[in-house]
Amino acid sequence: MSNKIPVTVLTGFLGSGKTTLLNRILSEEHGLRIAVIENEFGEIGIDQDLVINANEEIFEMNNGCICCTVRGDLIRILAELAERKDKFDRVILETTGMADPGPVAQTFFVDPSISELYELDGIITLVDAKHISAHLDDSTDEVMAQVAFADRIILNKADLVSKQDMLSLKKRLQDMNQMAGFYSATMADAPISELLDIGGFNLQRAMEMKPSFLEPEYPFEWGGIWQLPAGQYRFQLANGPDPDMAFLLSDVSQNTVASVLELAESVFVEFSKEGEAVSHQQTLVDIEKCYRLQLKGRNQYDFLLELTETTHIAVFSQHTPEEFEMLLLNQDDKVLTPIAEHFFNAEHEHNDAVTSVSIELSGRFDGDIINAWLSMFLQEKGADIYRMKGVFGIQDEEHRIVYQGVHMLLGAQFGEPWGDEIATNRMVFIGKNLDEDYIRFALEKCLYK
Ligand SMILES: Nc1nc2c(ncn2[C@@H]2O[C@H](COP(=O)(O)OP(=O)(O)OP(=O)(O)O)[C@@H](O)[C@H]2O)c(=O)[nH]1
Repeated sequence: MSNKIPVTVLTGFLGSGKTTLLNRILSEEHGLRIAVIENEFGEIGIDQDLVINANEEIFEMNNGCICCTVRGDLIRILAELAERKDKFDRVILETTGMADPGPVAQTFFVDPSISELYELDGIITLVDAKHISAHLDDSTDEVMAQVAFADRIILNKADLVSKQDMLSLKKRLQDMNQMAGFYSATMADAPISELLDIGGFNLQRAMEMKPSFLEPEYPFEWGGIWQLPAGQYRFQLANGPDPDMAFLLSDVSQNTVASVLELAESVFVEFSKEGEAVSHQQTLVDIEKCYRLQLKGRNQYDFLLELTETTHIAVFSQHTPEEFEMLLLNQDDKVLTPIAEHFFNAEHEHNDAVTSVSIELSGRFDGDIINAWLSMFLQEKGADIYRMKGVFGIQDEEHRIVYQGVHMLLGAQFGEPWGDEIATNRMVFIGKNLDEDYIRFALEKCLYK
């Protein structure tokens, strides 16, 4: 038997029941010590409050979607965890409902430092039997990938659909993935012994489905190298598809495409860090540091570079230079072309229409008013709201209120008491056409005066 640490990946569209399953696994008597990694789509971590067992170690990854920039974060967290490997027997990784599990699975095969220590035990996909059809009909790529890569598929929320509907859903999903084990469940009550120790993700099948499975994807689309004498330079950019673009400079010994490719592996972990925001006319001082170029409010932006000696400088940018009309100019305003460049495989795209709004407000809500507003908001916007969740306080109630919504279904329960803590309300909304200013304004009006 291998002595690698088994990792189970929980995936499934927003609100399908991943945290419910995680809680079941953590609360069951199985004697296993489990480390949990959470990746959330919203900026503020709510899931940590929804996971019940505080004895487990919970690592959160909130910076983005696990399938792109966060791959570096995942590698870092797994490496950190490995240093404490005497404290746990296995890892469960809950991905955001928006993630394609392919690149997550890939991490366990392509990154040598990870594949030495960990093995992917299996991918478990939770399916919200009531709502998935709409997402399959939209052909949401992430949902397709979640079903296609799964080793186990749990058709959850059996209580909300008829037996007949459940059967036809199962048939439909079996057409997409015949190898997975299927379970029909309510509150994710599938047999845990059949979910853990599956004994290995099926790499061969993944390769058959996606021949490029082992080709790494990167959080940058372009890398280029210039050979520059000492002097002053500026990167000039125009507006493009993103008002905030990740950008990194690196030193390189040779000016070939091969060295761009080699560097890519070492700098991509850096790309997963938050990065320092820099604006028009600021100087990029540090090498091997992720900057976030601020590209809004003007027509043209300059980012300065000063070199004291001749340098081969490599640049990695989140988007291609064409998208931002990016140029590198010297102090005589002469445009310099790179000696070598490479366009990276950043093929997967997100459904940009889906965004998240995270709100933090201190104080307590008026119970009646917040209740009425949440119901009204869901009535009006339910079709566009894939997910809402939050933890908040209401006047005259000593316990936290933990609420959850999936499309038009809304539920709430009591959480831990606030004690001496001042209540901070944290709420996340995920969906289409969300107006952050309006939501914030409305929630402020619900505070108890
Ligand atoms: N009726 C019903 N509700 C369920 C079932 N399973 C989970 N839920 C509820 O559905 C909501 C979402 O469940 P979660 O376990 O938080 O879903 P999730 O996949 O972790 O959600 P995200 O992390 O936001 O993507 C919660 O309110 C659950 O209580 C079920 O079988 N039936």
